[in-house]
Amino acid sequence: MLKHLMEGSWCSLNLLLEGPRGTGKSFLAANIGLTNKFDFIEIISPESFLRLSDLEMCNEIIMRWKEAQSYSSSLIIIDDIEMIVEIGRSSLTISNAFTVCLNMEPLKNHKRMVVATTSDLAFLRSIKLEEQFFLSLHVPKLKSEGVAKVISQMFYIPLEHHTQVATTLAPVAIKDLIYILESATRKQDETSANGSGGSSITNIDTVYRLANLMLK
Ligand SMILES: Nc1ncnc2c1ncn2[C@@H]1O[C@H](COP(=O)(O)OP(=O)(O)OP(=O)(O)O)[C@@H](O)[C@H]1O
Repeated sequence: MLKHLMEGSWCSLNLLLEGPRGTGKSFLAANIGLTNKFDFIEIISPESFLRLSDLEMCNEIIMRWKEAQSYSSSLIIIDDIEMIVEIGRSSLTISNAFTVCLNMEPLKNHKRMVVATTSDLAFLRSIKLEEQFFLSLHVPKLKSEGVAKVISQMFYIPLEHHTQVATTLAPVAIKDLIYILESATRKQDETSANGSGGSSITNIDTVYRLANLMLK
């Protein structure tokens, strides 16, 4: 669907990626930047606003927006938009700044795409920010088929365990899954006599123990 959207003709496109924490929303946003040709990519994330007043935050958002507008095609990624709004003393003030920017007419012959990520759609809805986006795409936790795919592409687990590990761990955020499997790999390397550092997990109980700790 995203591919279809990207191939369409548009001059301004506001896209919201929403879903639980760690499901790969920022990864997907970055991937849109990497796999499409933009003259300029601006990343707006909560870290850069921590010490600013509300007025400074609004000015910063508008300044970055205008800079992006000066290129003929630009991608603006707003990572964890709900956190940026929450950093402000007045959430409404920051939310209004985003609303103004999201509705700013792109300059003539300018193509602007905005991709924002959030793990709190209900909050964005309550402050009427969700409705400023043309489209909102849900990024879910991985189901067992997705877990099995990550295992087979990124880790080595003996084939006979794939289905059981996948069904036991699902549904799971990709970030948690990778963390569990990397930790299991490290543990295995530590305990094996000649820890080779490869991605081979043969002690499946370790995976379940780590999953119990992480996902409860
Ligand atoms: N398709 C993917 N392939 C490999 N690794 C991925 C993929 N998607 C996400 N990851 C990894 O999972 C981790 C979490 O991804 P990301 O930060 O994009 O999630 P998020 O949904 O934006 O999280 P949050 O809601 O906490 O901001 C990252 O370390 C990223 O490298």
